[in-house]
Amino acid sequence: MAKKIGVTMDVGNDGVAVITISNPPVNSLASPIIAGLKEKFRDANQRNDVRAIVLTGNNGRFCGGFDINVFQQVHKTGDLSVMPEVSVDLVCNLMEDSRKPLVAAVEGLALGGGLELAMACHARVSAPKAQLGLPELTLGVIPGFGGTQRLPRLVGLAKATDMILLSKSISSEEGQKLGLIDALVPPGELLSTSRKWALDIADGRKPFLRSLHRTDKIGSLSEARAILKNSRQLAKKIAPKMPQHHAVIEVIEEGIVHGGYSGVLKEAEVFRQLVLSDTAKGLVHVFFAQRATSKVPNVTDAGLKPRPIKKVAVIGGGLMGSGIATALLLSNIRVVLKEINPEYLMKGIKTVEGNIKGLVSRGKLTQDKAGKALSLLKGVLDYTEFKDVDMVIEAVIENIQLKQNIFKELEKVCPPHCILASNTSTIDLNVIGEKTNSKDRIVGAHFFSPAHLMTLLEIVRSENTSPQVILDLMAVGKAIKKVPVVVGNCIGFAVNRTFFPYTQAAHMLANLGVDLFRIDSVITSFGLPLGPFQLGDLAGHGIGLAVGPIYAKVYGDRMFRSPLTELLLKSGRNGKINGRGYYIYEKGSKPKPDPSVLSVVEESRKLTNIMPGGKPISVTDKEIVEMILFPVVNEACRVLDEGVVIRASDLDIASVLGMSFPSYRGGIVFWADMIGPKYIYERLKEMSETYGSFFKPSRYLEERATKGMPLSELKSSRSRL
Ligand SMILES: CCCCC/C=C/C(=O)SCCNC(=O)CCNC(=O)[C@H](O)C(C)(C)COP(=O)(O)OP(=O)(O)OC[C@H]1O[C@@H](n2cnc3c(N)ncnc32)[C@H](O)[C@@H]1OP(=O)(O)O
Repeated sequence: MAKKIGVTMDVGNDGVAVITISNPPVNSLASPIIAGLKEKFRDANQRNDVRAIVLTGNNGRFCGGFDINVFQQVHKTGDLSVMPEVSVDLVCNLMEDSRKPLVAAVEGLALGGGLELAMACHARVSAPKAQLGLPELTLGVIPGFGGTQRLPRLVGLAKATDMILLSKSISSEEGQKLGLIDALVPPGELLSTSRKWALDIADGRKPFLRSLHRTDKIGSLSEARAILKNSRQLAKKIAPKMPQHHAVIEVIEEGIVHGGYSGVLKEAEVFRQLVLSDTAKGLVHVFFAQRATSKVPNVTDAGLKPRPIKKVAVIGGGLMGSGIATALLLSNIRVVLKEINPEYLMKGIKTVEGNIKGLVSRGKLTQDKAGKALSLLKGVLDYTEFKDVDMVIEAVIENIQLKQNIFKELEKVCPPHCILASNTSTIDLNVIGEKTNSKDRIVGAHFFSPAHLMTLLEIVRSENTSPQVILDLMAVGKAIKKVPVVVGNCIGFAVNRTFFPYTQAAHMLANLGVDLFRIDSVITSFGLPLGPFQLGDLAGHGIGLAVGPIYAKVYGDRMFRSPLTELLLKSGRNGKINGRGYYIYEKGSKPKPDPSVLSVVEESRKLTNIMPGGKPISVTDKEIVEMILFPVVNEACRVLDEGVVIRASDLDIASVLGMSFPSYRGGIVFWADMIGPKYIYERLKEMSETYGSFFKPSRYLEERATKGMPLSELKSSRSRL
């Protein structure tokens, strides 16, 4: 059935016109909705039988904001004319300056343009637990319906800048305390109370308040300037590279200094500049990329329903196992944590307790919820408890034989419906399940460390994994607040495979004579939180050494064999885990570059002997970025070519959530397409001629570069999914 889109107006016998937005699922403000609102407000203002107006949204949701699809359309075409004129024409003239009182009846959510419309009303009545916020900065733009001016006037400047800069939403309960919401009523009374409120204003029993004209919550100019100074510091700290965070403060200040209307005009001007920025393009892409991951062909469209998963066994209480157990417990799923001896088990349980205590001490979890979560954990040393588990997640070390034996055992001790998942980051699932007859229920559940904090869950499907098992794991992933991305089976899967050249390229550069601390600093300036060397320290160099041969077996033709990791370990540097790697790690202080590691690097350089003429190469920062990240793009091309992901945007979201690739660059493939496949191809070709086959452009990249096609445009013939 086609969804019903439009704006309706019903005028009651009491003289109240109820204007309702209908655009499922979130009543977003698409162009026909904005046109409809203009028409209905004009009509209501002109009709003699209308004394007051109530604005509301259909199906229990007020409004999720401006239609983000329009931003994407602007990004594709560069045509700003599709952006409607709203902030003055509709919001100021037809709504706020209307002579007839206007009340917003809010339920469910009022976000972005939705909250901005509500703030232009003369009062706001809300149902409990509605979500209120201005999240526009997460899309690379600023509020554009006057929100930068009205929110400070309703909740005070400090709270408003906090909400806007952090894109933090609040509940209607908090909104009432702050003065954003005038009355909180049960959903069943929302419309009747709003109608009455509007009539009370019309009859002078309640004040006729226009938010933009208010000054009572702004304070003096010097107080406002002090708050804005703090906001600038906050913006610099949380978003040094985001233009919208800095621009929004200028816009707010304009309104403080020259009045709200002047602020509204500046807001519209700045909005139009920002909407075309690369940051907005990247962030809007990420918004839709994330949502696209929930659509998996032949799984989510197969008419299946997820089965309930109430009890999960986690095998292995190390860092990953205890992190996974923590994530499950926090979502009220019973967990059996299995270890091989009491000492390891105790360590695992203590790690879970530490994870949960950490959340309490950071104010992210109440003591009550922490107690409830821990009460759902049971530590075990044998398989007795496995007889009624719905899912097992194996999280032991990356040892093929060990995993094969565990899965063989699991097949005997678990019920037939039980999902058998492995948290392997590298090993082929077919190999893991080789000794079983349960290949249809074997699946990869690849969490990223720390598993209770990182949001990506790579769901790895072999050609035998059943759609039902994929669907169940997707549902569990969502229940534990992860973003599940379904990928195909290969060594390293989508994320680790795409990024294996990241460390290798860094090693090559260091062996070519480039300072490793400079490499890390250039990469963090690009926007990744950690450079490749610090990331290696964090993961632990033992892991690097263990998985190296697994990669070498299949991708050996394009690997740079560096002795650096082995030399590091030989010199007692395991990474953060033992306080020493490329950096020195001391409790309570930031990692410090360790100058003494340079002798290890020198030794490696002697062994590889790749510096041209024995002299360090000279490279610019831009060249460092290209030499480290273009090989990653090259491998991403192979991942796309082999159909390891369903769509290119899945690899974007996986790179953002799994590798912390900067979201404002839209993910690895989106970033590459912004640069252009032709340029990347030509640069890699030059690099391969100078430094060898590690940089050799892939067939897919070459084809895209030659044909002038974006990397994101897939031909689905070779899909593994
Ligand atoms: C001159 C122009 C000035 C413009 C000034 C105003 C700017 C804005 O208002 S920008 C938009 C601000 N709003 C937001 O950022 C909200 C974004 N949406 C969300 O945070 C969430 O979707 C949610 C909290 C509203 C609902 O969450 P949930 O129930 O988990 O559902 P989904 O996230 O899966 O979304 C369902 C469905 O709806 C689509 N969608 C959501 N919001 C919008 C939107 N604002 N515009 C267009 N489409 C939206 C979302 O893409 C999903 O679609 P499908 O994947 O096709 O199901």
